[in-house]
Amino acid sequence: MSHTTTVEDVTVIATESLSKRFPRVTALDRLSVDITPGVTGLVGANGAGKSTLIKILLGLSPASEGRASVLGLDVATDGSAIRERVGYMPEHDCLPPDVSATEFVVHMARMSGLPPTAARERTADTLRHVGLYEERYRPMGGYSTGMKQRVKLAQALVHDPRLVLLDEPTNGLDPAGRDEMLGLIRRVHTDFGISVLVTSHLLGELERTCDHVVVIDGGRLLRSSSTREFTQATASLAVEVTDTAAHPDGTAALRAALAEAGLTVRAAGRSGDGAASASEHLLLVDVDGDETYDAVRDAIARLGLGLIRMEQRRHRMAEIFRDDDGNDGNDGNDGNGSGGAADAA
Ligand SMILES: Nc1ncnc2c1ncn2[C@@H]1O[C@H](COP(=O)(O)OP(=O)(O)OP(=O)(O)O)[C@@H](O)[C@H]1O
Repeated sequence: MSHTTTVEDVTVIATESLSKRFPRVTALDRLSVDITPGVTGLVGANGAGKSTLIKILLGLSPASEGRASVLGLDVATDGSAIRERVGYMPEHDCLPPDVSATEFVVHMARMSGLPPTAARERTADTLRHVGLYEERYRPMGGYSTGMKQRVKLAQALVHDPRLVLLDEPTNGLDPAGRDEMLGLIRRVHTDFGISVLVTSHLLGELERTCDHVVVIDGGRLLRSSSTREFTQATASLAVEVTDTAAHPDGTAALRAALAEAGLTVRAAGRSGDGAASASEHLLLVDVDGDETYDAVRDAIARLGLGLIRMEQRRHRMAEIFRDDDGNDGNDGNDGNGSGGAADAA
C-alpha cells in the first residue's frame, strides 16, 4: 500500500491569524505559524504570549480570533482528542507534595486511559528515562527543583504522546541542571520520535536543542526558521593580524582594505561574545562563500601583515537579533542564558 503524505505528516501545529485578547492586553496578535515535526523552540520575553499559545493549542482556552490545529485536529472543537495525543508540561509547580513521583505519574497515566498494569510499566520506564531512580518512591515535597521538573516531564510523556508542549522546562535550574534537561528534551525526540514544542525566554539554550525556532514578541511573530538557517546564513570569519612598521594599526588597515573589496566587516568588540570582545584587534568578516577567504588572505598578503588567527564562527542567535533589532538582545535573554550561549562558538 502506498503511503500518502498528509498535511499532518509535515505540520504538527498550524495557526492562522490567531489572536487572544484579554480586557487589558492582547496576548496573541494575529499569529500565523506552521510547526513541523522535530524539536521546536518557542522564544519570547516574559509576557510574550507563550503560555497563552500553549493553552489555546491544548484546547483549554478559546482564541478570540483566528484558527489553530494540532496534529490536524481543530483546537476549537477537538480539544479532548488533542489532549489524548499531546503531553503537556506546565510552567509552574503543580506537584502534590505528599505523594511520590511513582504514585503521581501512575495516576496521570491512568487519567490518560492506560490500564493499571500498563500505567505502572510506562511509569517505571518514563521515570527511568528522565533519570529518577530510588527517589521515585519518596514524597515529592522533598525533591529539588531539578527533580520536580523531571517528574513534570515524565507525566507529559507517560501516555506516549505524539507531541509534547513543554512550558519553560529549564526554569529555576542551575546551568548543569539546564544542560541535563535540554539533553533529555532532545532525546524525547531522538529516542521516541515525539515532536516537541519547548518554550524559553533564553535564546542561547534553544539554539543548541532545537531544529527550528519561532520567536514571538508582544504576541506577534517575529521570526520562524530552522536553527541551521539562522546560524549558517550568518557565519563569519574572525581575523586577527599583527601591526607592522608600514601599518602601525594593522587591524584598521585590513578593515579598510576589506571594506574596499566590498566585504562586510565588524569589530568583534561589538558582538559581545566574551573573551573575544576584549580584543580590539579582532575583525569579524561576513562570509559570502569561498571568495571571502581568498579576499581576506590576499588583503593580508598585500598589506604585508602577519596573520595571528583566522577562524570561522557561527553567530549566536542572540547576536543576530541584536544586529537585526538594533538593540542589545535582552528581549529574549535575561543574562542567565549567556552561559549557555557562550559555549556555542
Ligand atoms: N488570564 C489572563 N487574564 C488577563 N491577562 C492575561 C491572562 N493570561 C495571560 N495574560 C496576559 O497575557 C500576556 C501574555 O501572557 P503569557 O503568560 O502567555 O506570556 P508568556 O510568554 O508565557 O510569559 P511568561 O514566561 O511570563 O509566562 C501577558 O501580558 C499576561 O499578563
